[in-house]
Amino acid sequence: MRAALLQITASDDPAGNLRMLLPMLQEAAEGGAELVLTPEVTNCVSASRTHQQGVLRQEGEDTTLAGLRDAASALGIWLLIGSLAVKSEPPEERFANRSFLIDPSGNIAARYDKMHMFDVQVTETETYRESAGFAPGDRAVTAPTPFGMLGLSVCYDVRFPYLYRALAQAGAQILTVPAAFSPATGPGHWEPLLRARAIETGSYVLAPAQTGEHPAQRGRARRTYGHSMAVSPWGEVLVDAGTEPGVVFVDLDPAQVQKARSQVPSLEHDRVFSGPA
Ligand SMILES: O=C(O)CNC(=O)[C@H](CS)NC(=O)CCC(=O)C(=O)O
Repeated sequence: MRAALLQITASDDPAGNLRMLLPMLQEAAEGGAELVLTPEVTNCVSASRTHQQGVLRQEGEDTTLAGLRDAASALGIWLLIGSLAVKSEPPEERFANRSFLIDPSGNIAARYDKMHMFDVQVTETETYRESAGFAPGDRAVTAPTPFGMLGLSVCYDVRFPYLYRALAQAGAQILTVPAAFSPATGPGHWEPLLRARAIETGSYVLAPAQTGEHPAQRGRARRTYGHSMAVSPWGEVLVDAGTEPGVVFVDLDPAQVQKARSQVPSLEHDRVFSGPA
């Protein structure tokens, strides 16, 4: 099975981002990808709540979701929209950071709301308060596909290993980690975190990422780390997209999941313990 990761530099203009994505989806499908993945906040990268309030919609009215569903069915591909920022159901006033799995008929096969909020001061000048704008989810999600079971996650989730252990123990073989990773943490943490999640679960990890300097009409411009990555169940980096936007391909073999897990069956070796108190 061939997958494609779309590495993009999304702006804060959802319509422009959709126009940029459609030819990339076409390129991915023409290159033989049966599963295509986009990064976190595919529809809008913005640091301005006022701007987001103006351009973002609930999922039923989200034009990026509608356009990408049409594209998935026109191209006959499975599409993991890493996430869309969408308005929540009232009375929740914050957005949801929601991942969607679209099937080749354009139906929504699964949704997952990012659970861990990036409330972190990464450097003296760079602070993120994701929970001010986004309401966290509270439900882990797996989804069957013809290529195996997906386990969904988003970005900062990657730092919480028990989530991935739960996904793998529930049957997930391919873990998705769409991201908009910070340039401060990316160089030291991105690759080792992804490889660790792959090794400790014996799963493929597919991590499409935002990259570069994101143009913004309102609010300050944001930068992201890039390096969309696919990791094998043995922990090898199969592809690293560097920092330029584009489409990268990776071939997956479900038998590799079985092989890694039978060589090191650590997923079955959990112990129940007391303490440390
Ligand atoms: O705010 C948005 O538009 C969408 N959300 C994001 O970009 C989020 C929260 S700011 N980014 C991360 O989770 C980066 C995590 C990270 O960089 C790390 O774990 O080191």
